[in-house]
Amino acid sequence: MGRYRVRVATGSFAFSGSTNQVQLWLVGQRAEAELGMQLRPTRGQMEDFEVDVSEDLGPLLFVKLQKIHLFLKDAWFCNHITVWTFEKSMEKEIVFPCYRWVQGDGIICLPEATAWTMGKDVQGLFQKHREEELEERRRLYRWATWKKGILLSVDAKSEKDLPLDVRFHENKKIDFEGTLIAGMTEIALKRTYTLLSSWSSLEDFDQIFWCSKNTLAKKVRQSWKDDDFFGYQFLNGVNPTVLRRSTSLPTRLVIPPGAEEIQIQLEKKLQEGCLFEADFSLLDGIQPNVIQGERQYLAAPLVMFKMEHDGKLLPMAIQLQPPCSSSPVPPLFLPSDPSLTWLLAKAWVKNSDFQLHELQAHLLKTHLVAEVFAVATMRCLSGMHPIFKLLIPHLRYTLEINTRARTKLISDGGIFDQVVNTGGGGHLEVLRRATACLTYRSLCPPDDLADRGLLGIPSALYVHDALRLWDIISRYVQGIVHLHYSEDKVVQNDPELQNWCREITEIGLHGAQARGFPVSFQSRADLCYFLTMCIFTCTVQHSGINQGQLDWYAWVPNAPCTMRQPPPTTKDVTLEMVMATLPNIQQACLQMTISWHLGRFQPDMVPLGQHKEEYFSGPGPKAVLSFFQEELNTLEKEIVARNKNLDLPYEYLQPSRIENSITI
Ligand SMILES: CCCCC/C=C\C/C=C\C/C=C\C/C=C\C/C=C\CCC(=O)O
Ligand SMILES: [Fe+2]
Repeated sequence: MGRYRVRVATGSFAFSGSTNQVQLWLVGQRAEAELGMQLRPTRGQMEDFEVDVSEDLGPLLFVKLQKIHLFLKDAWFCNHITVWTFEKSMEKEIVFPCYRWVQGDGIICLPEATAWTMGKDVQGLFQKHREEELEERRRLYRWATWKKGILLSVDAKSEKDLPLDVRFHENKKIDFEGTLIAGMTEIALKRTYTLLSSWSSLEDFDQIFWCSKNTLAKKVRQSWKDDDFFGYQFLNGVNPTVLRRSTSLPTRLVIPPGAEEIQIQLEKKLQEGCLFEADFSLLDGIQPNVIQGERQYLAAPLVMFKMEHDGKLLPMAIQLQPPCSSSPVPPLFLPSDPSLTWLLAKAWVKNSDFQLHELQAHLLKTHLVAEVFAVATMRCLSGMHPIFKLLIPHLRYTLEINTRARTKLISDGGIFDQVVNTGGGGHLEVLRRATACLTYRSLCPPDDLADRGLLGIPSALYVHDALRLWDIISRYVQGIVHLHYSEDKVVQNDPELQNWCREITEIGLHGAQARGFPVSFQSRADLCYFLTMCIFTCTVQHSGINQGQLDWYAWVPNAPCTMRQPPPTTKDVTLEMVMATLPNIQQACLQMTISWHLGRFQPDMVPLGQHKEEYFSGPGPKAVLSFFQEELNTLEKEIVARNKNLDLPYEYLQPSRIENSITI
C-alpha cells in the first residue's frame, strides 16, 4: 500500500541496453505487486518511475524482472534496481544488485542487497530462493577434468560455451582479438624484413626488436649479459618465485674434480647466510618438444647465488643438469669461464625459468587456482552470501581467459606446441608435477617467503610490496568477515561456506588437503586467512607475475622460449653454437608478440579495490572498502617515492597497476 519510486540502472558498455520491454514486480513479506510494463532499458542510463501499489506488500524482499520480446531476443545488462518507499513521511532506499545479463524470457529474482548467511535468515525468507539459485548455478557451472592430474576447470570446450555472465564484454573481446591480429601482422612484417638478412650474431635479434618494446625492455636489451642484472631478475623480475636462501649445499651439487675452490667459496657464503639457490629440478626428465620436425632440448639447472652487502644477487655457479649415475659429473659453469660459455649457461637457466614462470607460477598458481575459486563460488555461494559479494569482483573474466588458454595456448597445436621447448606434452607433465606439489603455504606470502628465507632483504622489492599488500588485503577481508560473522561458531555453522571450502580443496584442487589446504573453517581467523589468499592470488600475485612478460621477454635472448641444441657439456662454446641454440626468427617473433599481448596494459582494467559494482548495502561494508582504498593509496605513494630513487623502479605491485582480477 503506497507509493514507490523505482530506478533501473543499465550497464554502460556496448550492447548493455535492450530493445525488449522489461516487466517488474515488487515482492514483499506480505504480498507482491506487478508494476506493469514500464521500460525499455537504455545503455548507461538510470530510468526512474513512480508507482502506486494498492496492497500492503510489507518489507520488500525481492524485485522480480522479466524481459518480454516480440521478435528479437535482446539481452540486457542490468546493474541494479533501487526502490524508495515512503513510510510515515520517511524515505527509505532499498537496493537490489544485479550486475548480470537478463536473457531469454525467464523471470529473474533479485534479493535485497543486505548480505545474509543462511543462519541469519531465521524466518527462512530467502531459503527457497537460495536453493533454487544454487541449483541453477550448479547446472550452469560444472567441473571438468581438462587433463588428468591438473586442477579441475570449468566445463567449457570453448569460451562460447560459458554462461554470458562470465564472458568478456564486447570492448574486452574486441581489444583481445584485435591485439592478436595486430601481433600477427607485426610478425608477418618482421618475417619479411628479416627474409634476406643473416641470423648469426646476437645483435641480429635487433632486427625483430621493434614494436612491443618499452623502456625496461630496452634496458634488458642493454644489460642482459650482466651478472647483477641476471641475479636481479630472480628477486624482482617476472618470476620472483623460485629463489630461496640455502640452508645447506644442495645434494645435487656434486663438485666436479678441479672445482674444489668453488665449494670453499659456496661454503663460506653459506656460513655467512648469504648463499641463495634457484633449482629447476622439476624439469628433470621432461620430454622436450619437436617443432616442425626439429627436436628441441631442455635442461633442469641449479644456480647458486651470493648476496653482496649492497643487496646485489650474483650468480656463482650453474649446473645445467642434475648428476646421474650413468653419466660423468656435470660441469659447473662459472663467471670465470669464457664469456660465451657463461652466457649460454645463463641463457639455459633463463629458458628453464621461462617454463616454471609460465606454467607453475603463472598458469597454475594464479590462473588455474583462481578458476577453482571462481567455479566453487558460483556453485556453492548464493549471491546473497557475504563471501560471494566479497569475492565476485575478483573473479571477473577469469573463466573466459582460462578457457581461451586451454584452446589456444596449451592446447594441441597451441602456442606452447608451436614455439616452447616444453610444448608437445611436456608442458602438461610440468603442470602435473607442479600440481602434485602445490601447497597452501606456497600461496600465502608470509609463509612462502619465510619458507624461502627471503624476509628482511632490502633489495627484495617484490617481497616487500607483496607482504605490504597481503596485510592490507587481510585487513580488508577481516573488516568484511567481522561484519557478518560475530564469532567462530557462526563460521562453523555456515553450510554454504563450509561446502565452498570443501569443494575447493577436495574437488577443484584435486584432493589438496594433504598439502595443507583446509576442508573446513573452524574460526573467523581461518576464514580470513583463506580469503586473503584467494584475493591476493587473483590480484597481487597475478599482476606481479603477468606484467613483467612485456619487459623481460621482449628481448628474446634474455628468456628464450625454446632451445634448439642440447645444453653444453664442456666449456667450449662458440657463437655458432649459441645462435643455433637460441630460438629461430619465427619462434622469437611469436615469443615477442604473445608476451606483448599478455603483458601489456589492459585498456579496460579495473585496479585493485576500485570496482564500481556495489554488491553490499549499508554503511559498514562501504566504510571497510573505503579504508581498503585509502591504505592502497598510501602504499601507492610510498612505492612511487621509493622508485624515484632506484635505477630500476619496481612497479608491478604499485596498487594502481594491480588488476582486480585475472583477465589476461
Ligand atoms: C611464447 C610465449 C608464451 C608465453 C605465455 C605462456 C603462458 C601464459 C600463461 C597464462 C596465460 C593465460 C591465458 C592466455 C590465454 C590465451 C592467450 C594466448 C594466446 C592466444 C593465441 C590465440 O588466441 O590465437
Ligand atoms: Fe595472466
